[in-house]
Amino acid sequence: MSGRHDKEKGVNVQVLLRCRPFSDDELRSNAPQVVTCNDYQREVAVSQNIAGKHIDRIFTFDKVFGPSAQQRDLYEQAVVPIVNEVLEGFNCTIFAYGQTGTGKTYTMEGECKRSKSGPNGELPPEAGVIPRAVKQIFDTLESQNAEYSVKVTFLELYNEEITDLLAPEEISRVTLEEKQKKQLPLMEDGKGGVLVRGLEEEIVASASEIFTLLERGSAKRRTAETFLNKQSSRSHSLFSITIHIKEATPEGEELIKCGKLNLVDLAGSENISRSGAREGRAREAGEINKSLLTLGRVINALVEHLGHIPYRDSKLTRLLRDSLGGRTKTCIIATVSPAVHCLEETLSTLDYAHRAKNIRNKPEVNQKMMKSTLIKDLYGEIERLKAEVYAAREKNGVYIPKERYYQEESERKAMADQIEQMGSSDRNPAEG
Ligand SMILES: Nc1ncnc2c1ncn2[C@@H]1O[C@H](COP(=O)(O)OP(=O)(O)OP(=O)(O)O)[C@@H](O)[C@H]1O
Repeated sequence: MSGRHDKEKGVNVQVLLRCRPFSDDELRSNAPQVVTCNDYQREVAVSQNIAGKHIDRIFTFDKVFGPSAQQRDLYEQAVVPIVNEVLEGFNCTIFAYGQTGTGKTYTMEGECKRSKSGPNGELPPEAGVIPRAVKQIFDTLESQNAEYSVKVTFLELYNEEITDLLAPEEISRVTLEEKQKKQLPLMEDGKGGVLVRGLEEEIVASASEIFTLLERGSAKRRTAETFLNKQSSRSHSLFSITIHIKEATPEGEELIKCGKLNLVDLAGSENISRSGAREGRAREAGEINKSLLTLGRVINALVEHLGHIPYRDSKLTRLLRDSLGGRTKTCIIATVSPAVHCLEETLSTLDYAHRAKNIRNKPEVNQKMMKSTLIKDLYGEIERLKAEVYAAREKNGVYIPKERYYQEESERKAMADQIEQMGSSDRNPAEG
């Protein structure tokens, strides 16, 4: 895979298809099977009866995982190379897209409770992409004896509002009404990207720490579900891991390599496939998922090479702009059910995923930073935050709300910790 080639010509978004096994309910009701996978040929066939005629539609993807494919198979064949690229300094994104109940969360998270891990830290067979990626990242960094730092964020996007799934407990125990106030604003970062103001960035030192955070974040998602009817199927979650690795040039100069992995569990796609026919009524009922609709429009605009790509129309597409036609390497895992009662949605998912194969991104490895420049940037940021906090305290500047004050204090502390970590590794190079 030549870097220069990728940069000039671009690479297509990789699209995988996964079909889950029949559920117990479907087995009990003897639901007829309409989807057949040929993993080897990378093909999926869908049988339809149209006007008494039996018709098979066949779709080809970059990879196909039929009902018998295990979590490990999907990970080893599709995700290991992506995580290796993140460790090489690329930004990569994996989206799970499909109808509710087809296995998006199973694929992305699976069963990843620490209590179920094996004695040597090995993961349970049902662990999904996120815990496996975390394990691969730490195993690789540790085996390379590298000096590194890893930080994660975990957010949920529901009704165009961003909630922090890693926010401290006091914040998560608030009432629903208060929860609505806790939404975090999305802002331009001045470098052509966006940032979520006040999003908790946790610095983590081991895979097990991330598992604890994941459990906390996912539990928060589930708790909210009991309050907000069917929230899980209508909300998107975005788990991001950023890795900084120290490298030394032959001249002894210290450089920092940076890679980022975004793992996205999208809302159930049934919200959009129905919307075409009854958009007006569905919008009134609040059923339309603006982010998911805009994602579809952005994909169409990219595939049809339209001049205007409507990234700015939703938070999801603003957050993930670089993953769609940008410098990030992107993979979409489309999930479907094998049963007849999902036929319409299955065809819609397959059409959508097939179209997305035509998106071309221009992946570029992130530029390595001199360690001294990074530290200088971090100090600059601390000074800026300090000045804001001081102005607020003295009431001679712009007023900032209490919440933001605490957020910024914690951001400042996280940065100071990061600098401290770098400093201590300098003083004692033997420590990893
Ligand atoms: N490949 C698979 N193998 C075994 N079980 C699976 C598989 N995919 C999904 N399941 C099971 O099917 C059920 C629904 O899956 P899941 O909750 O992941 O769907 P989803 O697409 O994330 O739904 P939603 O959009 O509502 O969040 C779960 O009980 C899950 O364990």
